[in-house]
Amino acid sequence: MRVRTLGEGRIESPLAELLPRQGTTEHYVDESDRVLLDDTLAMIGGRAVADLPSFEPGGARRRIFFDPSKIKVGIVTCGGLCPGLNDVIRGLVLTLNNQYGVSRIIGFRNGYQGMVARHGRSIVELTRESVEYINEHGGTILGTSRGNQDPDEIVDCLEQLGVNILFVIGGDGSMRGAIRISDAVAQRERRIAVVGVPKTIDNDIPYIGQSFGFQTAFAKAAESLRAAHVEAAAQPGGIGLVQLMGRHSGFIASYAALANNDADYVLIPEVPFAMDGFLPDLRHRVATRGHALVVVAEGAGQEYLEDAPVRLDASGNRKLGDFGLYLRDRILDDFAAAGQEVNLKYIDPSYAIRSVPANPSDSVYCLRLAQAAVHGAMAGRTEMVVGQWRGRFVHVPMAFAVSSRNQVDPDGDLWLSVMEATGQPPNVAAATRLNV
Ligand SMILES: Nc1ncnc2c1ncn2[C@@H]1O[C@H](COP(=O)(O)OP(=O)(O)O)[C@@H](O)[C@H]1O
Ligand SMILES: O=P(O)(O)OC[C@H]1O[C@](O)(COP(=O)(O)O)[C@@H](O)[C@@H]1O
Repeated sequence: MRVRTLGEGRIESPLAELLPRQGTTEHYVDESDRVLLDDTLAMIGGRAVADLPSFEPGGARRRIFFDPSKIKVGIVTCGGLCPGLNDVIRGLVLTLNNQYGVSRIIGFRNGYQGMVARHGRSIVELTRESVEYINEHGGTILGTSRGNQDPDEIVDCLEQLGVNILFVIGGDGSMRGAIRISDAVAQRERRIAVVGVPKTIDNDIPYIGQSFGFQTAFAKAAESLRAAHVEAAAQPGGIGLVQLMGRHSGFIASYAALANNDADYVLIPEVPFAMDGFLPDLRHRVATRGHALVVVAEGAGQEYLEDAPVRLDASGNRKLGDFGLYLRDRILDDFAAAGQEVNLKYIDPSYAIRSVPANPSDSVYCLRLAQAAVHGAMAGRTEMVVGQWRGRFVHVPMAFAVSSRNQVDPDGDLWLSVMEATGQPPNVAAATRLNV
């Protein structure tokens, strides 16, 4: 699948010497239209290869579109925090500067807001020195924000500052915004590349394998599960109840639970929840085993909160009701009604898991995504995000990246692993457990 290109690569890349003298390797390519999947692989998992998307590979090109000595680059981070944002910023700056010799790099502060005159534009110079140690810190040195901004005002900003490439580090909302910015650029017939690095702590963006920061986040979440388990095991009728982030996708809850292999129930938005099956099963579990650990993704069980007022955040995302707290109260009421002793500890680590610095594995991934983004942008690609597909770094058209949502497949092997590890009845609807 092709992404838009601003024009032909007419300039020899400063990286050309690094590239293999002939042919292609996994990461360095000089044929811009080589597709990733080989037609000779006739079938994968019973599906014809033709049915699967195939993307242009990421990597340095022998010939590039932008002259590194002449261009100016802008970087912006938008949406919620995620471990590794500073690693990506640093990776972009160092690759642009060290590998291509680009010296004019700026960061916009506080998301798209920092690009809009009405809010008072806020810009910082980014240099090798200024980003040297930023990877040691969580958050983003640029700041971030939610809330829609006018794409025309953003393009005014890019034009007035003479920015040739804009890197957007953000989630699906940010990429929708980036598409509108790119459309406005095209309407004005400007040659400004808009390239995204997909950010989502919930791991809900498709075609990037696991999103950067996800491993760090679920490792941190696993610490809360351990604490909840220890607390529950130490008291009669102990229950640990942990609520984790995951608006539409239960990946953090699933992976954190598997990391500890102590959870008795994992409730995620993708799998319908049945309170009537869950409560007696939980009482039985606590009675027979002494304690239980329940892990809830924030988007689970929302159907039980239908009466809660609908609230939206600044970007128009629905703010979810607090199912974890609701579940806590239902459990306490149910145990009281049954005359069964209960000691419930409720933990909601939410922001504590997304504000930490990236672990080394995520740092490597952030750098490689940043490198791929820079190579794509320097080659003149636009309206694309860098992704990972079938183990390779690829260029994914932005529209494609926001066209679907990555979710835990209730019929897939990840969810089966969770069911095996917890022994929870399917949908937590059946009254009898499988393994007690
Ligand atoms: N549907 C949309 N169309 C255009 N821009 C959007 C849209 N949704 C969000 N944005 C822009 O992207 C930014 C971040 O979006 P948000 O949904 O808060 O986070 P995320 O990018 O992490 O999903 C917002 O500040 C807003 O300017
Ligand atoms: O309190 P905030 O900043 O709105 O963030 C809460 C939300 O952010 C998330 O971490 C996801 O944010 P993004 O969509 O920006 O990645 C959700 O899991 C959570 O519901």
